[in-house]
Amino acid sequence: MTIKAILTDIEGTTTDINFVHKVLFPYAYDHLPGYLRSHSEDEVVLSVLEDARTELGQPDADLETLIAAFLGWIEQDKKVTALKSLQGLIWVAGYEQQDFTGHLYRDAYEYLQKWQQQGLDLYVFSSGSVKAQKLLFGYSDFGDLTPLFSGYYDTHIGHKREASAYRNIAADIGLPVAEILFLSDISEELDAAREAGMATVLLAREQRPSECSHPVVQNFQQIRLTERI
Ligand SMILES: CSCCC(=O)C(=O)COP(=O)(O)O
Ligand SMILES: [Mg+2]
Repeated sequence: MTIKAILTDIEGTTTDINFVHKVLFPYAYDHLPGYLRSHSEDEVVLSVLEDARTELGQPDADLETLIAAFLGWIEQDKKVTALKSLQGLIWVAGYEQQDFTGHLYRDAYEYLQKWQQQGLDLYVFSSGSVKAQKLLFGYSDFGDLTPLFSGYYDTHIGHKREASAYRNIAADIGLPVAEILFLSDISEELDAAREAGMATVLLAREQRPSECSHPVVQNFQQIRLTERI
């Protein structure tokens, strides 16, 4: 089956895990209480706070309770959709004030451009919100890379370890699922994508796994699109 589109994860795939965990998450943790206290009446924040109350099962949770919950979810790296939406809102200032730029491995930068020039459509699927994804690529180490991408998906379409998310993405893209190649550093995510019928490649940027049922590469340069089964 010929690959017509590439769906890529971010953390650990296009982007160093350390940028997410040592730059983005601490920034969100430090700024979250002040941001919520000063934006608690903003419509978009009100919606996020309601989603957090639903996640907690506490419809009457007050702002300080929610702040504590959000901080706890960051500490546990919980992929709660409400947290991911809030982080995206908080990171806007950090990118716009140039406190940081979005990390990309050079091979990811070079091969995403090459694949687009070859006529492949590029998409992103991350637990990070679509807003956070567009910020990272929009304010990347290599400038604004958002023109590379045809679409972005976060956990509103489904969670990354559920095959239904990948079926939903393929339907939204409008391609046969087997013509989409999913790139990730997490084998459980690749298992779900393969169950849905996608082609898969595992990015092992640090240590190659002792065993893996998916093709394993260390960088984007090692990905061979034409040898796909
Ligand atoms: C889009 S940058 C922030 C990424 C993020 O918040 C996150 O949790 C990444 O998780 P993933 O499942 O995409 O590895
Ligand atoms: Mg990842």
